[in-house]
Amino acid sequence: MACRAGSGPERRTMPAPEKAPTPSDRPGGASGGGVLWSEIAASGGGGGAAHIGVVYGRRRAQEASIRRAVDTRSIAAGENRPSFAPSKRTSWNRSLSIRGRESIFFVPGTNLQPQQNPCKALKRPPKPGNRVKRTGPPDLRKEKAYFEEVDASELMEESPSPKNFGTWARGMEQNYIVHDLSAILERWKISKHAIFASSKPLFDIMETPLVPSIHSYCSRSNNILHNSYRTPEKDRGSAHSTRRTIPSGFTDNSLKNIVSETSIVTSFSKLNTEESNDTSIPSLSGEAMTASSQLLLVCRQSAPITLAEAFSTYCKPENIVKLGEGTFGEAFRAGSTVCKVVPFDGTSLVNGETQKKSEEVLEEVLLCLTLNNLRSDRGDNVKENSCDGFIEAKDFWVCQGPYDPSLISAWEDWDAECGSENDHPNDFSSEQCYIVFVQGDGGRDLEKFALLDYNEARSLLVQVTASLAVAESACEFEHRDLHWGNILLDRDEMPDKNQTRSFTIQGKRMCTRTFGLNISIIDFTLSRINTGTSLTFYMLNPLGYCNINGSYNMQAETYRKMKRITKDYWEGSFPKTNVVWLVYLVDIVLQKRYSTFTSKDDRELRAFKKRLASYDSARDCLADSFFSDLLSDEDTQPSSLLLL
Ligand SMILES: Nc1ncnc2c1ncn2[C@@H]1O[C@H](COP(=O)(O)OP(=O)(O)OP(=O)(O)O)[C@@H](O)[C@H]1O
Repeated sequence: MACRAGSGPERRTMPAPEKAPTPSDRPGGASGGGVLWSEIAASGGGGGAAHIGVVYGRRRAQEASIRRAVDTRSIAAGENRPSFAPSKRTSWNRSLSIRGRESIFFVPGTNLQPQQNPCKALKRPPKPGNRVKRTGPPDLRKEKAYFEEVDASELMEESPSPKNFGTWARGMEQNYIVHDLSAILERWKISKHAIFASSKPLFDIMETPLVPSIHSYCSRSNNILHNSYRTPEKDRGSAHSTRRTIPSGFTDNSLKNIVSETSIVTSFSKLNTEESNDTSIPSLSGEAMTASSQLLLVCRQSAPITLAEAFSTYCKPENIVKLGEGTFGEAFRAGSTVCKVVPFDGTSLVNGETQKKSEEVLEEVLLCLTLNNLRSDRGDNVKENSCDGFIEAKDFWVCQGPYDPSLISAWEDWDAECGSENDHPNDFSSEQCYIVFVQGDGGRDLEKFALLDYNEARSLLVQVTASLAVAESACEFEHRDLHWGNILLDRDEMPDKNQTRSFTIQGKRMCTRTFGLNISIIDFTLSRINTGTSLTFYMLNPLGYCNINGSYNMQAETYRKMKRITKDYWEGSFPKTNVVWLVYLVDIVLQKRYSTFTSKDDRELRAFKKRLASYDSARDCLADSFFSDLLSDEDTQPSSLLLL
């Protein structure tokens, strides 16, 4: 039975303006074109939004100041989604401009598999018959007891008194950080329930979009405190005070008390107290605070730290190098890690986009942790499903303050060399919050990576397919945004044609030939995942696409296909969305026209692409004959038959 904290997709349709941005070009072939969302809907996308909006338009340096002025005006005018300024990015190696990550939690005993496919008859998900209906606040005593028990043990694990504050000793020893994902999810679930229970019948909650009041975020950025930052340690010594964050709230169901009693979120507590006096946002003002405090909990911090403090964990400031950029984040190499810095919760536009909310960030963190659990190097028992094809999440930091000069300098170096399409980070205020995703270094993204030969192309395809197939099996994973900026490749120094990479799918241990190439999938902003107790997905109701040159565009076509497949029921399980991204990937490989490809290679790829159209999941694709000599089971026998 689904206890919904989310909403039907059509409720999230955004009204938007009607004009397209000025076309502009961007080198890079496939990612150089686009279409308006209205065109997508008109072309059979099904159930599309009637409104369209402008999202991308290349920012030129000289335009930036004008745009900033426009942005400032629109914010001052109270518009919090002014994504309609004519100057935005055009790059198609970016995510769509969209808003609305959702999570839905299920009560124990819910049978989640398979997800009901509503497309046969419905635009909206059916209402499960066994859904709990209540007219009063739910009894959360059980959850409270559970929480106290889990939290007590979890914090012991997550927050041991480190011998060496300010370093990452514990993480390095184990080579990874242990998170009790189920406890985190449970806590998030409880807080969502608690927030709504304080003001709304549960039945309403299930029927009501979980959209925190925009006002809460507006007022928030004005009110974030200038609390004194702590040292970069994860302040485990004081973590016990966080123990009561959620449970204390249950004693009297008062979110206000949760906040004021809790010392964990000094920078957010004032905000919330002030918000709680704002009668215009009585019931939802706690949502942002709760997400923020939970984000800190997951990051094992008692308060945000500065970006400089976070980065100092990995390298000296002068050694920070910018690696790449996306709509939401800037990626920097710091020591052996890559740190992606994503601003959130502020009111200023970043790169033409409304900033992510702490709730969205928290759910993305949970998604990363879920995928991390698939990794074979987690040190636990043999798993039913495992693979290393998703980027390793090493840590997360909540930061606050202006962009650090060392990052600005790295940003400017990259800009001089590559030409950034993002806003200059000087624009951030001293109150800006950021989440830093600390990840393994996955190498270069496919857009910038030159495959050497056909074997490398096959290696790329089989690894991506296998990773998607494993995650599909483990947690109904759909990436939903697997463009060439989101696949990283790393070539071994001494490539060996016999190199392999292991994975396990539904208990079957297998390996792929890599030809010395290792892929990592990144950026789960739009991804859908079902952990068994929660469903996290993104409402893919984009405000629009940029029409760069009006021509066919593989990436835009892929979003169109997803829209047709899901019929805007984005919470549903549609593993075919993974297949359409594989088709896109084959197109990219074909389009790159590597000089070493023979016409036979081309023919094989085209035939494979045709067959892909008939598959319903990445797992189906893995059984295709294209991969038969690239896959083997443990005994190194050709394994495609085993999968069929
Ligand atoms: N772990 C990593 N290792 C190496 N490079 C990375 C890593 N993470 C990100 N990058 C680089 O930074 C770029 C942007 O990262 P990412 O796609 O995660 O940002 P984003 O803001 O979420 O992008 P999008 O616009 O697709 O939403 C990538 O295309 C890649 O070049």
